[in-house]
Amino acid sequence: MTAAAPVPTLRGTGQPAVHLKDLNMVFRGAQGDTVALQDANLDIGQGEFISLIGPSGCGKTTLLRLMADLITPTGGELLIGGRSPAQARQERAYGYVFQAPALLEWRTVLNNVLLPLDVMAGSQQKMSKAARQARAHEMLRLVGLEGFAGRYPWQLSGGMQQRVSIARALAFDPGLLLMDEPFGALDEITREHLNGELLRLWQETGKTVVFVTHGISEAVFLSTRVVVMTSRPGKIEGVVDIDLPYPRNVETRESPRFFELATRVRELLRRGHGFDADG
Ligand SMILES: Nc1ncnc2c1ncn2[C@@H]1O[C@H](COP(=O)(O)OP(=O)(O)OP(=O)(O)O)[C@@H](O)[C@H]1O
Repeated sequence: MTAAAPVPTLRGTGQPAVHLKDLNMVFRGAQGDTVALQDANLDIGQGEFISLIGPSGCGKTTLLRLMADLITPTGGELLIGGRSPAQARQERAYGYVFQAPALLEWRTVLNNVLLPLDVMAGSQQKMSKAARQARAHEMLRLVGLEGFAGRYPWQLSGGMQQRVSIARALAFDPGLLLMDEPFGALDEITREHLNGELLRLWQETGKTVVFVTHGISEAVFLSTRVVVMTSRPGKIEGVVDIDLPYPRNVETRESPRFFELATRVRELLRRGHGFDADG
């Protein structure tokens, strides 16, 4: 990979891509309340790649769902590019990639990527059929699947299916990509390959990415900053700046600096777990 190194923070000007101030999310239930997120503070610059890492139940998906306006915070402030999450959703300011690819088996790869654009075609924001097709092909090119437009999801590997769902999330050319453990179900080699592809795509497009993962290596390799979270209650324990140079590749993963940064993330995770001594 020889793409030019991006400026890792605040590529754009103006508002942060995401702004959290004392953000809280409490789920009320018959068995009692769950504090999924407590007093979270974070600003994500335009064009950053942020990973959220932490133990199961620490609120990673909750934070992503709040950003996507799928749930409403119980307290604090959350802005997406200076707008409310509801407004950002209306303007299709973000794309969301789920843990499972969630593709429609009876539609071809191209038609899966076209789906959100076809849905929009019925609204006021009209886009001609030719323009929609061109956009979908362009997104498939971005994820390296231009030769697979006519295939069906069941004819593709898990990694390829996940790439199709990334292409679909990019269909509206959103500035922000929210990704919830997109490679969690894949084997290590495929995941490392897709990490490289995602980094290339990020460099090529300049999007802001918020990426949920359980993988320390994955988080360090991909990110400009890693946000370490802890559970009960869900909180941001610390943020690690990742100053690894670009392009990042196989050697990056073997460098002493990579090891140091991974150790720093691991230490924060252990602190959050209360495993300070010898874990
Ligand atoms: N809709 C909901 N109703 C009630 N509780 C919820 C709801 N969604 C999440 N929770 C609770 O909020 C907490 C945070 O959940 P969340 O899914 O955000 O964690 P996570 O860090 O993404 O976990 P994982 O790594 O296992 O996906 C958990 O205790 C969970 O049980």
